Amino acid sequence: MSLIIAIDGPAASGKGTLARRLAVRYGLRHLDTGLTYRAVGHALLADGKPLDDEALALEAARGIDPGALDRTVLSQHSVGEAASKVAVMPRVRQVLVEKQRAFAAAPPGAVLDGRDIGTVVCPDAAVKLYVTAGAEVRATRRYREIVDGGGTADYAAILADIERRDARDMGRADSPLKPAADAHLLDTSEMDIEAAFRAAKAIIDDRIAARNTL
Ligand SMILES: Nc1ncnc2c1ncn2[C@@H]1O[C@H](COP(=O)(O)OP(=O)(O)OP(=O)(O)O)[C@@H](O)[C@H]1O
Ligand SMILES: Nc1ccn([C@@H]2O[C@H](COP(=O)(O)O)[C@@H](O)[C@H]2O)c(=O)n1
Repeated sequence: MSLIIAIDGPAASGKGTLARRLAVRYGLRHLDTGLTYRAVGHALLADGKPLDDEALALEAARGIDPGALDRTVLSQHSVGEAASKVAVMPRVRQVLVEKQRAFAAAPPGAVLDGRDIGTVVCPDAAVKLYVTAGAEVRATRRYREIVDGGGTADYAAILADIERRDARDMGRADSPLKPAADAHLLDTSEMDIEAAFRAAKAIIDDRIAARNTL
């Protein structure tokens, strides 16, 4: 039976880290849906196009292949900001959601992480996790990620970016970031990566066991 695990949460909450590990653990494919929005923002930036033109963003969205996204290029800070701007556009979301659903539907199933997976993309997912942590904790993790990778970072600017993106993602009219009614909340503020993985795995194993007894 195909298994779909939906993971949502705000920026830098650790949902991607968890999603990658869970995909390996359960032998599933993984899609970081944020990369699809980033790819649209990046295409516009690369062509010097405005980020507020829905027709241009829609054209870029139609050309996105979820199976061929370059994380290294797309993970740049400026691309994340651009992504959250095009992500407010309903027609862009519609095109990307269809591609994400097609990815999720292929056997043996998949782990998808993003902002609207449990609420919109895969409302029938077998397991839904909403991963969160305090804004300062998330900013510190992002800061460490950049500095440990040899880069330079400004903690205050990272925190401001996280708060701005939270507000845009939670406040937009179409598919705002929020936990699905049947999502399991996982606040990792006081957990390291290993503890968060163990907590997520316990939730998923429980759900799988319950499904198998039906
Ligand atoms: N529980 C944790 N404890 C400490 N650090 C963590 C934890 N989870 C993730 N991290 C680290 O925090 C940073 C952000 O994690 P990650 O990229 O998984 O977040 P994300 O929610 O996918 O972010 P985004 O939405 O911006 O893509 C990474 O450097 C990751 O290694
Ligand atoms: N399902 C999703 C995933 C992402 N977004 C938007 O893209 C931005 C970048 O996402 P990251 O996970 O790579 O940080 C994010 O801020 C959202 O605006 C989305 O709307 N829906």
